[in-house]
Amino acid sequence: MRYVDLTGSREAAGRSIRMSDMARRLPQLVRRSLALAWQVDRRATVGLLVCQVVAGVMQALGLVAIAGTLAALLRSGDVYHRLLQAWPSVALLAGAAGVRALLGITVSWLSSRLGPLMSREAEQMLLTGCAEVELCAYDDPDFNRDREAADRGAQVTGDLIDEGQDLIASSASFLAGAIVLAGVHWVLLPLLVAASLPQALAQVSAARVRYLANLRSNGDQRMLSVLRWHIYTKDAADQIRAGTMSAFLSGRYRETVARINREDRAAADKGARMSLVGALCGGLGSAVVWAAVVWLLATNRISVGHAGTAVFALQTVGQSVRGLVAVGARAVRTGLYMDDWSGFLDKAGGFRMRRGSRGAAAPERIEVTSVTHRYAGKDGDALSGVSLTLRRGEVTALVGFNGSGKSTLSKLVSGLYLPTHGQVSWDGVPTGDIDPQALWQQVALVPQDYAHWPLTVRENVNLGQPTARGDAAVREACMAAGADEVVEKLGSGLDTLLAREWLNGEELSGGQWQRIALARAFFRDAGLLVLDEPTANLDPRAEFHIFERLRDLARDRVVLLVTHRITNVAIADRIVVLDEGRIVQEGSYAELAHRPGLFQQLLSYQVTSEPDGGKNGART
Ligand SMILES: Nc1ncnc2c1ncn2[C@@H]1O[C@H](COP(=O)(O)OP(=O)(O)OP(=O)(O)O)[C@@H](O)[C@H]1O
Repeated sequence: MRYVDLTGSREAAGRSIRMSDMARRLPQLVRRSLALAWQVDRRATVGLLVCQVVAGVMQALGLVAIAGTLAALLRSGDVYHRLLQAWPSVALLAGAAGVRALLGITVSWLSSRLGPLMSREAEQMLLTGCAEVELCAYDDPDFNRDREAADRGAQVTGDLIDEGQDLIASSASFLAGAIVLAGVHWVLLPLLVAASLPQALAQVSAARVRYLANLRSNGDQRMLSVLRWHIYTKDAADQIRAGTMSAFLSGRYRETVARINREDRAAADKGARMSLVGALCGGLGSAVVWAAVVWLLATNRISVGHAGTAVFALQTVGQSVRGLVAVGARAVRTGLYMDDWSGFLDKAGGFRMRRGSRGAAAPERIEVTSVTHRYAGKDGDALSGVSLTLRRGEVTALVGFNGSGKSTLSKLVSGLYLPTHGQVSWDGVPTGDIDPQALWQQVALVPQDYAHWPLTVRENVNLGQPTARGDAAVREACMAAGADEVVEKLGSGLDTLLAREWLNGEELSGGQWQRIALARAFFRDAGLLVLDEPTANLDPRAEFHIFERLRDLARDRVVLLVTHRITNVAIADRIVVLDEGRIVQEGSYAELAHRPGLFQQLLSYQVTSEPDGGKNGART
């Protein structure tokens, strides 16, 4: 079994990247890294640039000083006189080296400040980007793959500052050396660049091989992080132990790691082979350059002093070319990851919300008209031809077997999904035309799997959006959901952190968490209340109070209730029975209970499965 991306389109795209594309990208990458650096810390960015320019100048001065020193030492005359003439150049050489050393320290200080800031900023931008996508994006494997690649890109963004700096430093030192070398004899420069080309090609190709290997194991990497989450965290810790799953999970982890390692090893081997060939060609090229120096000297085209300068300049330029090639290849690889990041941000993985801008007030009527909905990558429809009207002041219940489409319909009604065909409209306005933030201001949702936010009780209830009434409103909502009893027992009341993993954090039981989730919905001053299995974890007393409260809430709201507890739906004004994505029955509890059909069937299962025949739960 292998966790692969479905389409492989990204790998195909990665494969098609050529050396020329990469060369074109380099300046763009430097520009992008500078723009991000500018955004997070302008002073450090300017400081870095200034340091690099000054370091380049120092490098050139150093080489000029070497040339001066050699020229003075190699002149005729007595040693004392020659030393006297050489000392200003020696002093310049020492001064330039000292300043460069100081600048190096400053550069690494500023880079270490900027790098992490840039990565965090990139991560933050990714988080914002993800919050702007349609919910259906998460059902699309391509989106999840692209988001994963973008996440990797965000993490390596910080590296780009170091790589950018190294690139600038190597370029500055190359430029300084090249100017001096060209001064000695122009032929040396093109020879040196030509000699360095095979190495450059090999390094960049090796970087691309490593990037492609990483893309290939993208699906496996994603599965590793999911497995890690399940193995490390508390969520499934009890089930791993009770189900004696640890050996199985570790084995699956090891197998997945082994596959990634195989890919990495193959890429490393291929990369090393490429580098070896590049190095051999580079060695031959260097021999040609040195031979050229000897030839120039032998044919009196350059003096001994010039030849000495050429030796130093060649070393400097050779070193900087090697640096340029190595860091350039690294930067190209980082750039490919960053491309994933910025490409994802540009189009939010292709799922950026593009809805209308119309406002939304608490709805009077929500109309579902001939709605068909199909999830991405699915062969069948989750809902087909569903039409239904929900009204303010009414509780509508959705019932049906597992997978019949209840949750899907509730998400369409709340505008979380837009229908594939047909229309959901709030007071005549299609949900796709309404500004999503305005629409969701009017939605209070308790989904089946509600979030256990590692936040305080207060934040868990008000979702970080306090009202002018402050804690009084939070306490009221808690009371309505029966969560007040929970809060009373907590050490710090509303300030208690609901996460045991942290100091002074507390853990709640399943039912206590559900009360908090209900308090969230009751706190929200929203015109649509959607409750998906809201009492699955509640004890009978708490459940009774919730349903009692529901009638009050429905007075000025549209209420949609999804439940399997058939006896509870008696409180609903209208019951809609779904089967395989279609509405098969609609009516009041009394009507449906006496009409042959799916509802009666569901009711019979429930009544016979409850010890008291369901009498206690039923409120007719
Ligand atoms: N995110 C999703 N991506 C793909 N298919 C989905 C997704 N969510 C639901 N489905 C499919 O849509 C169909 C309807 O699912 P839905 O969750 O709406 O059913 P339900 O009636 O709420 O089920 P349950 O009673 O088990 O909660 C099912 O076949 C399910 O497999």
